[in-house]
Amino acid sequence: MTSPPITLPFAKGHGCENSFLVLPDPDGRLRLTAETTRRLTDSHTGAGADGILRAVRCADDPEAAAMAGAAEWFMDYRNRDGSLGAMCGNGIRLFARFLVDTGLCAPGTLAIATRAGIRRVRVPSRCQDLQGPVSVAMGTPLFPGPDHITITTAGASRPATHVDMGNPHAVVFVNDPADAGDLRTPPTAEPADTYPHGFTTEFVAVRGPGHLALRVHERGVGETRACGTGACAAVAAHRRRTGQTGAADYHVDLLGGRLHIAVLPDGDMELTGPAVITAQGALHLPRTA
Ligand SMILES: N[C@@H](CCC[C@H](N)C(=O)O)C(=O)O
Repeated sequence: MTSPPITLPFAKGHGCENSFLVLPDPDGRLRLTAETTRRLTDSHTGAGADGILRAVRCADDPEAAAMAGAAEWFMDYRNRDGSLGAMCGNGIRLFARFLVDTGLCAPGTLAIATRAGIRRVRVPSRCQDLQGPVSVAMGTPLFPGPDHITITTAGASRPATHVDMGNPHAVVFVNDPADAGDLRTPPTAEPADTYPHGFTTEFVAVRGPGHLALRVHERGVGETRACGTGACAAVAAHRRRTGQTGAADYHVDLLGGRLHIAVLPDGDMELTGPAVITAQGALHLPRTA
């Protein structure tokens, strides 16, 4: 006799076509392994996505319990390969849209806990059609160095800037994002110890004042249609390279659409873009998974 499968409620959605499965787990009962993550995010064995956002109350997750006084919900982010991630600019916007549209939170500004700390996300209203722009305060970019990094991909080596947006990025400037070539093989970095836990790479072209375009290779995923922390890292590296300071607005074009980044007078960045719920239902997992 075979056991019935485990049934998990889920939503699927995207931010600029960077896609995620949202798994509501309010009381922290779900044990999500790397293997289960890979199975669920694979389009053949699951619903397919770039990553998973498990929605658990901070008070009910040992990893986030210390943040329970400041945030109700913890975004437990998992990359498609099963690795844990700290921050996800598109994911956290979809996460907040999910909490608001399913009635778990009221519209307005939500404090959400992540492995990179607490982020404030603004969801202006509940949307009848489960979509609409969402903004997140991303904090101030850091430049951990070293000053000279080389990124090699598809046989070409180029200088890069190390930017920390709560997760590690290498920003490479190119004439056109297409110059990055085939991104099926992960880029490599020199010095090799720059990124002990891996990195996400942005290939960025300057299109005009306040206007960038990029392609991205994400740590733990591969090439994706968009990356929110990556778009912020690109703006940060561009401002550093050109000596820009003070408040300014930018838009960044990605394969999946456009993200807006406002740099505030204190240097903090606010990221805005679409957050769209595309499906809701139940996922089935064999008991052995
Ligand atoms: N797509 C995300 C970033 C997700 C995490 C990344 N893959 C990592 O491992 O740091 C975004 O929109 O920021």
